[in-house]
Amino acid sequence: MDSQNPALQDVKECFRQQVSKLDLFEAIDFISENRKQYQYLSFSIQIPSVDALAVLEQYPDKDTFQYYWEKPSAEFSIAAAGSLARIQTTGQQRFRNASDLGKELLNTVHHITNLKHHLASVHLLGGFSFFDHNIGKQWREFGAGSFSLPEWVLVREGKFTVLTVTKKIESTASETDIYNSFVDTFDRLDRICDAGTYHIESKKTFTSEINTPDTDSDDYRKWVDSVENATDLIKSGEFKKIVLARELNVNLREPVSDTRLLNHLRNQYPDCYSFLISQNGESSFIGSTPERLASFHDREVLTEGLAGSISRGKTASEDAVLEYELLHSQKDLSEHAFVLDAIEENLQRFSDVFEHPITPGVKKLSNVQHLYTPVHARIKEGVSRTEVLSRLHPTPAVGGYPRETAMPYISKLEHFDRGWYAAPVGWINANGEGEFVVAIRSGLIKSNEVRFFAGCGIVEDSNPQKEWDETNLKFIPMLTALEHARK
Ligand SMILES: C=C(O[C@@H]1C=C(C(=O)O)C=C[C@H]1O)C(=O)O
Repeated sequence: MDSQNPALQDVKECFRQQVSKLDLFEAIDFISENRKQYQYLSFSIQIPSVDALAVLEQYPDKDTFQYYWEKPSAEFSIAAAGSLARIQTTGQQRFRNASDLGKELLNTVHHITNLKHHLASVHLLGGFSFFDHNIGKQWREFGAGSFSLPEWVLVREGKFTVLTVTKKIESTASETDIYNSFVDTFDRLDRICDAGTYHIESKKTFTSEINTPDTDSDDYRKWVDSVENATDLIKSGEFKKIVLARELNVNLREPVSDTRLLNHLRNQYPDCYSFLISQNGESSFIGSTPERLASFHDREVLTEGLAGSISRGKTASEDAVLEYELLHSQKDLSEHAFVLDAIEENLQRFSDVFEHPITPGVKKLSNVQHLYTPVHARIKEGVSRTEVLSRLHPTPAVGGYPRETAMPYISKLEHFDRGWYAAPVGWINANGEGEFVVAIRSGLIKSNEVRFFAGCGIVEDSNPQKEWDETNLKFIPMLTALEHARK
């Protein structure tokens, strides 16, 4: 295989240049000889830089699996579609089962590339629900744990873009048929990667009104009740912290475009991870979260404590005062300390390194600022990434402390189904890399029905009205994106 400058070529040409017919026939022969192990053939090639979100937006098959991930400040994005195989797990062992099934699945893929880039690999994309099971109607297609092997995945890091196409190889197909089907797919992708041919939908006027409940509403009364119940339980010693969340339901007159929402989110929140998962086009779970659950690179793990919140100031001085207040607020510092303690307790057995700055810093987003402590760990030999995820999730930033006593109260005190809200969403690849976020600042979009989620940590001296205001602050990113996403 020889690779030429991809900037000068289209996607189909890149494939022809980087994968010869001979390479492909050899790969097919290899699979035929090792039928027991291999079922899938996968190629990674370098292509000219494209905007991954535009590619997903232009992808015509909207009723298949779709996935998007971007952290603009890291110049990193992933777009993918089509599901060749899907791992689904549920129950207490769902993380471990996903790990076992994931490894099995990856072992059945024969992957070919001439690239040395770490992202030229086979990726599995998906996540888990917040709770072990009990997925309600709204979240049915998401399940309690779900990872897809996509038909194509485009990963862009800086100026380097890798396109990986995978196909199931039927024993009855001829070498030429298989070659042609790869050419067909690259041809289709060629069109959606060529901005010169893009179809741009015009924005229609949006007539729906978005009314958020005020303090005279039933929602507010229920919220006050829940927070008071929680603080009573904390005072009686049942647990020390619990995170309670709200669902904001918006019924629109017109359907709303998920990629438009996402485009706004990624532009407004470049330090956050913007994500989209749609299992079959029925509904999309999207969000722009500031919170990393864990990123993996070999045995190195980066996780973080993100808890304790205050609004942003309108002037530099007001902002500095608010930051100072946050850094000196005993209530917020204790909310934050629970998270770090729990991360340490949960990683202790699995990691021989646990390092973080002595005092929290502040992460500033455009609507809110949080106490933030990055944590570096190194997992012991043989510990799987999913094992680490299962230990970390849910941290007391979205669950409670102690976890075992606080968790059962979440569904008792909240009035909606969390589904995948505040749960681990992300990707892993066959090179031992992966990244998972905590899916907050998120919403579930189903045509013209939209549900947004926002929560906050409740400790002994929490005040229901202040916590209500904090959740309202956290709804702002999704509500503003909605304003901009009118189809
Ligand atoms: C639960 C949410 O946010 C979490 C709770 C925070 C807090 O209580 O201060 C801060 C950041 C997040 O860890 C949410 O945004 O829905």
